[in-house]
Amino acid sequence: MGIRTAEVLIEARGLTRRYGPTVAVKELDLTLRKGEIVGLLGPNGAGKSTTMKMLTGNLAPSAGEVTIKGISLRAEPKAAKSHIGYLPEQPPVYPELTVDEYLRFCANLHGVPGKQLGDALTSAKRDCGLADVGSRLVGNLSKGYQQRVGIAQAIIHRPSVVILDEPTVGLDPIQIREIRTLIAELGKAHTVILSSHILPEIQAVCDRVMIIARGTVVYNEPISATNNQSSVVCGFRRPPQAVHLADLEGVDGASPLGDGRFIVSALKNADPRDAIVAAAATNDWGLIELHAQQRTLEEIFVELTSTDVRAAA
Ligand SMILES: Nc1ncnc2c1ncn2[C@@H]1O[C@H](COP(=O)(O)OP(=O)(O)OP(=O)(O)O)[C@@H](O)[C@H]1O
Repeated sequence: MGIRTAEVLIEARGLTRRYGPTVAVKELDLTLRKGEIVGLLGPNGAGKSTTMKMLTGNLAPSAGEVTIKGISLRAEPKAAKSHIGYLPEQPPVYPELTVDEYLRFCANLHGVPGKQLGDALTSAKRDCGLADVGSRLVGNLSKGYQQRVGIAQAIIHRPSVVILDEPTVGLDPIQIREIRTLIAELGKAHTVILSSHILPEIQAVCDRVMIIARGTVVYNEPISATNNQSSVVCGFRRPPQAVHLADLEGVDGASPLGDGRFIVSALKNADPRDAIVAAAATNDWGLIELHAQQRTLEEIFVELTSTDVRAAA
């Protein structure tokens, strides 16, 4: 079964969060399917942490709805949250506990039954490379190992989805590599969402990238589609819905750029320009811009997140 038809684990619709006059997240839609490792990429302040707090039920949205495995987070928070493991940006550290004591405490919080506690502890430690440090005090571990403990507490109750907020921030380059390897391993058994403002991090571990800028999703594509993918930028006087472009022949996906413009990613070896011209004529979309381009994810990221570039466009 392909990812596109796999079970939907998280569905968010119209998620919005205001802090006083600031709109941190605005009408954000997100679908996460089983088996994916999705990266939320965005500059500082884009709304990644706020989004993750809402997806994990740690922050109430001002508007919008989240369901986890079809369970409404608002109506049945406890049942919905049981399917989620969360590593917040500032992990709760209990330096005076040993790794085993801390993980046992977290397992209890998540309602892991006493009989399964031993197994849960052993497998979380094994998966996170902590098998040898169970009796060490958390406070005495290196930052990289403390982060492993943070990830272990997120998977101790074997959730369907693991949500990691900036999991490599503050680590040295070797620790960063180790944590990335660990996340890639986790992704074999879990579905993962992680946030980062570091592009290579997303490219190294994720199979889909969602770029967030100013609280909304501005790009949402498989990483494979962004590796020197050819894409087409087009603009219309009477723009269609992105989904209508996405359905055209030779098109893999379409994301709005604002002002009636879209970036349309082409399927491998396809050139969707003819189909776009034909559809624009048939549907009277008023085609005013159309050009193909080879772009790296970095170029896409810079274009979509830079206010100055967009304002100039
Ligand atoms: N508790 C709060 N009160 C007021 N404003 C907030 C609060 N939390 C976040 N914001 C604002 O909401 C916006 C989004 O913040 P958020 O932390 O979600 O972004 P982020 O993408 O995670 O960035 P970072 O990587 O810097 O954490 C920012 O403008 C931020 O200043």
